[in-house]
Amino acid sequence: MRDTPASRALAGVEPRPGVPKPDPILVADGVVRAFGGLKAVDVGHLELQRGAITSLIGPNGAGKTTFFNLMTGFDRPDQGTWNFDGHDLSKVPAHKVANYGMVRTFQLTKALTRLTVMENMKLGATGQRGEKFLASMWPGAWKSQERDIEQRADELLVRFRMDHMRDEMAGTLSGGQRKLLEMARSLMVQPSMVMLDEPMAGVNPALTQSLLEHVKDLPKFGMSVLFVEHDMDVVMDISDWVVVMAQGQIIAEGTPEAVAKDPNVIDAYLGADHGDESRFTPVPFDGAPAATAASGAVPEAPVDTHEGEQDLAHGNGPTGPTTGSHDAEEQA
Ligand SMILES: Nc1ncnc2c1ncn2[C@@H]1O[C@H](COP(=O)(O)OP(=O)(O)OP(=O)(O)O)[C@@H](O)[C@H]1O
Repeated sequence: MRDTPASRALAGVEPRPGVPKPDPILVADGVVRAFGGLKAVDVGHLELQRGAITSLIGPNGAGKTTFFNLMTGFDRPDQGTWNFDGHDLSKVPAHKVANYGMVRTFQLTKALTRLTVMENMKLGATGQRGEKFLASMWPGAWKSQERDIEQRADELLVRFRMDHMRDEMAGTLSGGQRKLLEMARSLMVQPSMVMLDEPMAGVNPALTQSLLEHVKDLPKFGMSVLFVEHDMDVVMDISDWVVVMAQGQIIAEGTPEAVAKDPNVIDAYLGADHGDESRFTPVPFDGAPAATAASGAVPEAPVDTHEGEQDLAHGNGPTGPTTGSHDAEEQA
């Protein structure tokens, strides 16, 4: 078990779907999203603990990305509400969600390849509270905000060890470096919650560790994290709490250790196993290292596309960069 303030706070929480948390930052109720006859998301009640790294896992098609899209305003539910840090976000559009302190990244990176690393970072800060007001009323204040933004970007680039790439075009970065850039950019609005959709996908092993360390650090900066990940080694290593979805519903929740032993979770994965097509193998329950790669069940993740990349996951994928500036999507 991880030894973090959040894991200690969650240690006594009963491992069952919908269980209340001591200090929730996000509370979702009755969230339903159907595509035709298929209920892609049907979440009765879910609370995410403040300051925790919560992994959202589940077989392919379980509804994880759809749930992310809903929480971050990139899709609308048929029913349901959610409260984020005291605010009802259920009717807030994607480009305003970041103003409330919630940001997300995408399975495929959204770095704007024809802008420099620094320009990408600055775009991450757009949409922040007061920006337009300050610009129109008092240009001096806007300039000083610009300076603050640049300083914050520089600090983040140093923290992510990308400062030497500051003036390079994002298009020249590797897929893994772009994931780092996307994560760094998402932090420009100083969010209280970061939603990461498969941040490790397509990242080479050298950068994976670095990305993981950055994710683990986020709670130290006061952030809560919801994290979709297929690699159970990563999930076991990084999570204070794990939420398991299958067929749109939350079927289990608990510490990584509790979830790994949960028969419902084992059933969900075995039931969803389509042989070689499955990207996922449940963690072995004897404490041995997870058999993901060794089982052959986890094909290499796709490498990020470069020019004009989009979230093509479902055809309706969001097309904007990470935070409140999604109308600035790169044109191919
Ligand atoms: N725009 C859409 N139109 C129709 N069906 C959709 C759409 N988006 C998602 N779905 C369906 O909803 C279900 C949940 O999909 P979703 O991508 O949320 O699952 P997931 O858990 O993120 O899967 P993966 O791990 O493969 O990314 C799937 O059956 C998917 O085919």
